[in-house]
Amino acid sequence: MKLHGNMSIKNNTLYIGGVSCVDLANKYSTPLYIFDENLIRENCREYRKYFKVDENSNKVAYAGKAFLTLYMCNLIKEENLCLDVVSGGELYTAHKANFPMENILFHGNNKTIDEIKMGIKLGVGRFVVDNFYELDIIEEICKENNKIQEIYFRITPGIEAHTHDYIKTGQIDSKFGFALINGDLYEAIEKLSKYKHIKLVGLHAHIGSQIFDIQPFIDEVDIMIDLIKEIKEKYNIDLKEIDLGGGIGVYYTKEDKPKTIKEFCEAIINRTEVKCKEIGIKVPTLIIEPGRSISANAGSTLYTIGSIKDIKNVRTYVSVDGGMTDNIRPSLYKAGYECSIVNKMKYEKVNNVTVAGKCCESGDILITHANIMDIESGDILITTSTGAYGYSMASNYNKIPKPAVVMVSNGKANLVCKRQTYDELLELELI
Ligand SMILES: Cc1ncc(COP(=O)(O)O)c(C=O)c1O
Ligand SMILES: N[C@@H](CCCC[NH3+])C(=O)O
Repeated sequence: MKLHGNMSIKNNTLYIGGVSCVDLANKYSTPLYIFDENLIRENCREYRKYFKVDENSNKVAYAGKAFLTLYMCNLIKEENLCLDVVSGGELYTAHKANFPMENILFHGNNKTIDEIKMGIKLGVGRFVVDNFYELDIIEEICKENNKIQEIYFRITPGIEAHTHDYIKTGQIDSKFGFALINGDLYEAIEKLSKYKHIKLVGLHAHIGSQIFDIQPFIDEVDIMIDLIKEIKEKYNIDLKEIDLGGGIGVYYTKEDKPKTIKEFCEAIINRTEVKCKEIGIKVPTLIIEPGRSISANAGSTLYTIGSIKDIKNVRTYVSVDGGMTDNIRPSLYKAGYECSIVNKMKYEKVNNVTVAGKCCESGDILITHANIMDIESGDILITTSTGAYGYSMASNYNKIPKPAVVMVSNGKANLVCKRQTYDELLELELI
């Protein structure tokens, strides 16, 4: 298992941020999400530095869908990043955390009327408009409230990124954005003159997630810059902002060979400068929306091992007290993870086992082939790199309560989300 960020081993025990994982499991129980706060902050700072936020006024918007809580909003605010939200719930979380609304980008392919009202009322900086329906509603609500809303158009650039089918978004056949191929984007721009309360300031695209190759991002830059020039020439509209979305891949297992934040940012910035020079336009303000690459490696999940079932010559199932309810990614995408036993970090006898969750689904398998040490019931197992799309995609299937979340740093643990109780599970139910 790779040690990420501020992980270390002392007396055969795994520590994160200077805190013993055994102590965390004892104090907060399991399943438990642990976030290495300093690693999140470090990632934010790398993005600010290499994406030239101060130097070029570029912007980095953390994609809240990866992992968003009040504490996380606050941390993102302290690190001076913008925030990408995709629902009324995420927007409400940001609002409750006093996140500056002008630094919010509001996404979504089917924002409801209530969500749009809420965004306009709260004063979000940019709506990333996905379709004609949304455009009409924004105009109507802004008119009623006598407001002008700045927007980007989300476009579908027709780029095939090499990643899981479910997390590709840039290809032509996509539910997201205005297609380039059928002329929808041009039609939307032509209609702008009838929208007196909407100001188009930029374009947005997002080509997918967990992408290792830089080339699709370079292609995206080229398409967006060409479009900016074309829109200026055809419609005399000056678009000064280009939002390239998120998508940079991270390490989950040995097969993953991610680029660093520095390599990724430099490649995008360099290509933008070269391309703008080539076609003779001013370099626009660039925006990116990283989610996974900020939070994934900073998060881990602790479980307690319960039953161990050895089916001779077939497989050993090691079951833990969580599973697809706290991390659906293995079941949904066949995503791979690494694991270890936090109280036995130096044992040599390795067993090949399958780590299973506790849900009533055969597909609730967290790791199909895990190499872990002398396992016994009661041991504490950690899966690493669960910080993105883990807690945020958690469910209450089988009426399993959501786990607690702690942030650790400099030898201290800070509970940021309490464990859900059985009574809370029933809170919305009526007899
Ligand atoms: C519009 C948009 N921006 C940003 C992201 C964040 O992507 P990632 O977590 O891969 O960086 C996503 C999710 O894929 C997205 O849909
Ligand atoms: N939830 C996905 C990523 C979706 C990205 C959102 N557009 C994952 O776990 O990888």
